[in-house]
Amino acid sequence: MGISYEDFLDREYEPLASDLRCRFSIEPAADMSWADAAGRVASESSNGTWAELDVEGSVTDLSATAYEIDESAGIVEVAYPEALFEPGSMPQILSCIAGNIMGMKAVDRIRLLDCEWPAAVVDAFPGPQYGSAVKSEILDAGDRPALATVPKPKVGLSSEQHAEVGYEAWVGGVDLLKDDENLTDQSFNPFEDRLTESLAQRDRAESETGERKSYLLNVTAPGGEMLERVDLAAEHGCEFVMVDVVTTGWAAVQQVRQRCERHGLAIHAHRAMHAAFDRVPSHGVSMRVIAQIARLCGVDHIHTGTADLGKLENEDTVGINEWLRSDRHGLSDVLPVASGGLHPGLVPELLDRLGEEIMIQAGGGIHGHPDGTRAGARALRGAVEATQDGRPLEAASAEYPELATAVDKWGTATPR
Ligand SMILES: O=C(O)[C@H](O)COP(=O)(O)O
Ligand SMILES: [Mg+2]
Repeated sequence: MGISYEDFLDREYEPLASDLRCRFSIEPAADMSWADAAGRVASESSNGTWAELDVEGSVTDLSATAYEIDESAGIVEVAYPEALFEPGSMPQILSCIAGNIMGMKAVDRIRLLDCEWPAAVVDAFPGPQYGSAVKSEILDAGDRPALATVPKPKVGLSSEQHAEVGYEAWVGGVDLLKDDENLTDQSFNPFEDRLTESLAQRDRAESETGERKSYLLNVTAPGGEMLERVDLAAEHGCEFVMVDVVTTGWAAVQQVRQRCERHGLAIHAHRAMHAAFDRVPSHGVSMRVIAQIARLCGVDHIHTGTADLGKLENEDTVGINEWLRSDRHGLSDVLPVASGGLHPGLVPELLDRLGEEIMIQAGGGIHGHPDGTRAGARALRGAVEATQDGRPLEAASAEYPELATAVDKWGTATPR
């Protein structure tokens, strides 16, 4: 029996509940009809190719089906049989739905916009250990946003300086100290020195404030080394680790998730490099899908943007956050992290747009405070308290003069 890419198109097909359904935007190549382009997408991402093939047996049971084409919207929907996928392997799934098709000439542009994950696929993944429960199970954030800061300059401080900044921020009112995405194990700030110094300052800040404080230690590293760093974090008493999930890759994230299960460690996902393929609206993989992948692989929090209030371009932060909280075959939820260019003056608008079930991360918006890190942390904490009490920021300036100073300096402006 011969199959060609036309066999991967069936507008009458009704997807099965067990199918993985993917929504793509495409721009067919000039010499390709929409039908042919849709067939090629389904073919190349499952088990076909450009040439006609002579096949025997049930190999077509693994073929994807392009079942909907909306030319005016530029949308193609493709259904994938669950048997195509290796259970629990995110790399293999992405090699199907976001692999060769991203570069094939049959389309000028293609973007994976959204996935509808069936239980058959989801059940093979662990999902998050804690999710938003970190706020009450590990921290004392309760019903307010969890607050985090990352020392700035992002790299260059010594381990001692890094830990001292952490102490100032913790006693100023943040819950979490975070390593920056490119701080790992460099000569000026060795991993284990930073770990021990920061935890010592954490213990000091906890005893002074009476609040639980924690540290998002960046364990990003080549394979086995990263797992050793997870073990070290656990040995020293960390409650979290941080991973740059895009630069390490999803197989590595899955390994870290397995290791963190053993230690009861929560995972903070930084998404550095995501914009390499989700910023251009007509091509790549959407941040929505990246967030879905991260939830299945089992991160507890992930950066999803600031609803355009910060320094970084964002796509649909509100919609992505809603998905991360939605019920997906029993998966734990994920706590969205708003970060990038935030400062106390932006808190009212940020909470109005994203709600309070988030983590707010501010680096420059704390350490750039005219009166230093501790004042910056107090200003952020005061801005959250005032906003949750329904008071304007000015009304909190008596209790939090540091907040008034921050608002004088930055107002409610969105930085570039
Ligand atoms: O890693 C991050 O989230 C950013 O470095 C935040 O830094 P900023 O608050 O100074 O933009
Ligand atoms: Mg950063």
